Amino acid sequence: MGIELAIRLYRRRFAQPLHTAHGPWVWREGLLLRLRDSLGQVGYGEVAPIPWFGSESMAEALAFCQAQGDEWRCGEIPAALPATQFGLESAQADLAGQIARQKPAIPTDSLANAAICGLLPAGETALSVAPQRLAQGHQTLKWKIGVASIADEIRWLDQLMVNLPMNTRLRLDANGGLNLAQAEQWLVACDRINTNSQLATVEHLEQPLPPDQLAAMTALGERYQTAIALDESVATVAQLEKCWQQGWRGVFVVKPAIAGSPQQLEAFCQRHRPRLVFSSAFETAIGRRAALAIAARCSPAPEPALGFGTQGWFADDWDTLTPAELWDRL
Ligand SMILES: O=C(O)CCC(=O)C1=CC=C[C@@H](O)[C@@H]1C(=O)O
Ligand SMILES: [Mg+2]
Repeated sequence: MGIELAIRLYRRRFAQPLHTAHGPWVWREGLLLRLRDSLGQVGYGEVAPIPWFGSESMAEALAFCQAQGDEWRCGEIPAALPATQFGLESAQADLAGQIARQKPAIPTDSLANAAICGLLPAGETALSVAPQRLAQGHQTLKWKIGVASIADEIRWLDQLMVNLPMNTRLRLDANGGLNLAQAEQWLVACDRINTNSQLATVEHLEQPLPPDQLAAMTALGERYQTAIALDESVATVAQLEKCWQQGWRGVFVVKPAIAGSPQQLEAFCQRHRPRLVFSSAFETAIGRRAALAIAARCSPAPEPALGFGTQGWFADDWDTLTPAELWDRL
């Protein structure tokens, strides 16, 4: 036997449905992988698809992993399975001890949350949750928009900004749910805030339009001061490269867990040195550890806050477990 492959499915419920322009997200499903060599050494990986972002489905990932039988022969993983590429390549890296040796992307001291973006719930609730995130030490916050009416959300934005310390940075994420007129309304509001020296900063407007409107987003980037970030448009390494080749030089939000091969992702980052923000795919501690290892190697300095403020969003205690404990829990 070469390298033994074991698979465990998981399904975890969000403590509150995560509301985005894609709709409510209630259950997070994924696969945990364990590779074990002839010496009994193990490596863990996670396959955490987000099909509506353009990754493969859970069924496609499971079918590929099950087709390997109980042995991983380090074969070719189709590029159409980016979450599976991440999961298996991360497990191989973990088995080789590469992840444990990686310097952490997040400080391990009390200042950790200053390096992490705190996630706010969509809607007016963000106004009451923001002070809690600030009290936890977050200095960058992220708020999902394109869920309620634009009039309400821009009014809540103004109420939010007047109560944020001036050194706070706010990310707005539309998940591709705006039309061009709405995106311009948002950018006018963001520029109005960002030219007011008495207010905190809107760091970027994330994926204002659907992925097929790159030219329109590029044009918006030339007309407004507030940065625009692509997320759904650049979900995989292939899409990152394509948008770079098509001239995008704004912010690239990278979710390593669904981007594909970590080696190819790192090659893209080293080759182009793009303006990157690393973001969670709401993976478990196993995928998070591998994703943060990539962020530690690729983040530009000074690095923008890591979009990994996703712990505590689930109705379970898994985020307190080590990879081995999590594996045994399933
Ligand atoms: O980026 C972050 O700060 C947290 C992760 C996050 O916002 C997301 C993760 C996965 C899917 C989406 O709901 C959302 C996003 O669009 O960025
Ligand atoms: Mg996003």
